[in-house]
Amino acid sequence: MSSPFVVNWGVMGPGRIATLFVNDFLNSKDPLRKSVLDKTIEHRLVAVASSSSVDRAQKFKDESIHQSSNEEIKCYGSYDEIYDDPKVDIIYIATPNMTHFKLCYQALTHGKHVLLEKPFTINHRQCEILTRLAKEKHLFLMEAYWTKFNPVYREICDYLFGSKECDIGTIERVISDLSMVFPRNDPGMERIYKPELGGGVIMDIGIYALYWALGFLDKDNKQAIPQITSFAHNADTGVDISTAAILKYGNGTLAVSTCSGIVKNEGHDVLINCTKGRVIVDQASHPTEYWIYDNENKQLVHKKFEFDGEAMYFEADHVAECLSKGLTESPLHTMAHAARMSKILDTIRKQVGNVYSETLESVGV
Ligand SMILES: NC(=O)C1=CN([C@@H]2O[C@H](COP(=O)(O)OP(=O)(O)OC[C@H]3O[C@@H](n4cnc5c(N)ncnc54)[C@H](OP(=O)(O)O)[C@@H]3O)[C@@H](O)[C@H]2O)C=CC1
Ligand SMILES: O=C1OC[C@@H](O)[C@H](O)[C@H]1O
Repeated sequence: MSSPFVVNWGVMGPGRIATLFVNDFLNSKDPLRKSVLDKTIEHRLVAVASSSSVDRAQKFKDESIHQSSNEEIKCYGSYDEIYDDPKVDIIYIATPNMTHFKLCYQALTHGKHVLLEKPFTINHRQCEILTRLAKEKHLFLMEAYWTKFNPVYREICDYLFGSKECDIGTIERVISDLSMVFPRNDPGMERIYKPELGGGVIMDIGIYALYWALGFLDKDNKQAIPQITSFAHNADTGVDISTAAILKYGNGTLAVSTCSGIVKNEGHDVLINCTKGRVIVDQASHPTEYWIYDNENKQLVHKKFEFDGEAMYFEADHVAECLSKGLTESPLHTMAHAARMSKILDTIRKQVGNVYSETLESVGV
């Protein structure tokens, strides 16, 4: 048997999501992880960098990462050091939104592949620059939009775009929501409320609701940019905190995407209306269950998954598979998808008055 393709990960920003992501790809025993189970690929965490102190990186290694041996993980007290670590193949950047552009630019400049947390950048201009840089340097670059690799998302694509049988016609409309309460006094949620960190719910969770619309109404970015009308209630800090956007495509299809940080939605987050039926999904960012009905309300498909962990390992495995094939972009979540989203987010932020400083919007590095 040939040896696995090993991906040596470095992490920048040892916070909440980095903890979930890394433990997921190191530890999940989900039988759906075929390429890990058959040892085609293997993930290793080899370095962690904190911008504030080496102790924070060390604490992440000692207390947050759960695996039998953590010995080979290097800890750094600055981001600069991880760029020069020759063992690191790819850097997972899990820092607040306003740092994404600069840190990703630096990582690519130092010859590292990058998986960059969502939202990819503060604006479309920054997204274009990073995409160009990765191409020039022949490096892998992807926005960490993990939902696209979740089996729920993948199976619905199979039903609606091809390989699985279920004739519910063509897609006409997508209604999607992601809403959860972000307590104003929770220090862990500061990044949502602060414009100086690139806050606002459209950038944080609205992106998930919007990606269902873009992913199903315009899978390959072939449509013209939709007409967009959006409204929001903004927090006292100026960022949007409850937001609704309508997207009207030239081909007659429509999306309504909403998000809120002040109400919780326990209902079904996603509805995809087709000419002969509909698809319903339980949750927009972390789906576990979906249903397909025909127009007579007959249930054609119902599937519920039990994941071993957060289901972020599907994204990590996809990245590893791309790297093993020498790809510089994901075929499923291309940089064109991230670019289209960044344009749409620019428009919505402008319409709802979520205005960031010139420094955040700048392309200086
Ligand atoms: N894919 C997903 O499901 C999720 C994605 N995210 C995305 O991940 C990113 C990080 O979110 P999350 O993990 O919740 O955030 P946290 O605040 O928990 O962690 C962010 C980390 O970034 C580092 N950092 C660097 N510069 C700063 C700064 N100026 N202020 C604060 N922290 C800084 C900190 O580590 P140190 O200073 O030690 O380097 C910190 O631990 C965001 O872009 C968010 O949109 C968030 C949650 C879920
Ligand atoms: O990406 C995310 O998904 C889950 C939310 O809790 C979080 O705020 C957001 O960043």
